[in-house]
Amino acid sequence: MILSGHALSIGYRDRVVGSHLDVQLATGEVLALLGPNGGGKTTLLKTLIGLLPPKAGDVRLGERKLAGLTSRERAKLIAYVPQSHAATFAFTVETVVLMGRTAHGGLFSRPTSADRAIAARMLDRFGIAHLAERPYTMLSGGERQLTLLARALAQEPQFVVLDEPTSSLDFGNQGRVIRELRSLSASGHGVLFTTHDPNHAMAAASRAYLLRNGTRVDEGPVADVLTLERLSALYGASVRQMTDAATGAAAFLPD
Ligand SMILES: Nc1ncnc2c1ncn2[C@@H]1O[C@H](COP(=O)(O)OP(=O)(O)OP(=O)(O)O)[C@@H](O)[C@H]1O
Repeated sequence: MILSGHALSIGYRDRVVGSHLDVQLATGEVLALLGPNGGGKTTLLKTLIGLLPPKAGDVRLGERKLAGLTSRERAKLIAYVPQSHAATFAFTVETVVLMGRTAHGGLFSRPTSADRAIAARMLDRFGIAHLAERPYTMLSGGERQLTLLARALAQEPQFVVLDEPTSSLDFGNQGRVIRELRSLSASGHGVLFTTHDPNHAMAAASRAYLLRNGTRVDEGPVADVLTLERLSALYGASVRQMTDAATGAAAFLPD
């Protein structure tokens, strides 16, 4: 299946943030979205998952228009991991993860033992089982990020869309999430994520999409698109490249 945006204009009630945007995400691939602050990455993600209506163009899941699906149908197909999550109610971590099961149960139905088993598996997968009974409001930023990832996967979607999934994580957990993104695509999911770190894009993604001021400036295999020249141009900044003598693998640093 393909999640696609066609000739999209994106933005808010009285503000156009980007236009003429075409995006395609197939199941089984990881697409990284990069670009300067305020360039429209989050707005594009929200449009692709149906949280924001496109101002022009349309979003489709396979042949069907996203706007024609119920929110329940959408939730079974696409899970979203937002950048930061306002924590108003002190639900436990387990309850937050169980919320990912909502689309699979009846309206107002209680979680089944199968739902609880899936939630427990996801808590284990992200190394946060020990936090299950802790109120979500009493977590660190990184623990919240891992909880939202666990909730998204408990949803058992085909597509996972993540806004800066590694931004609050320590080095070890950054690696854990990068491996998780790769293994999601290996198990047939389509994964789209934003990042400010080109190294994370290279490690996790097969393709990159570069967005600046609401305009697509480049798109293609990470090895072609994430180069010193193109990254310098994208950010309007000087970038340094380190190359591993043994493997030839490249890494980028802001200069
Ligand atoms: N709710 C909103 N209403 C109006 N304008 C908004 C709203 N949210 C964001 N914007 C504006 O839309 C533009 C794009 O914002 P967006 O959050 O999509 O950028 P981004 O690329 O994700 O940025 P960052 O890398 O800083 O997270 C910015 O100019 C921002 O100020």
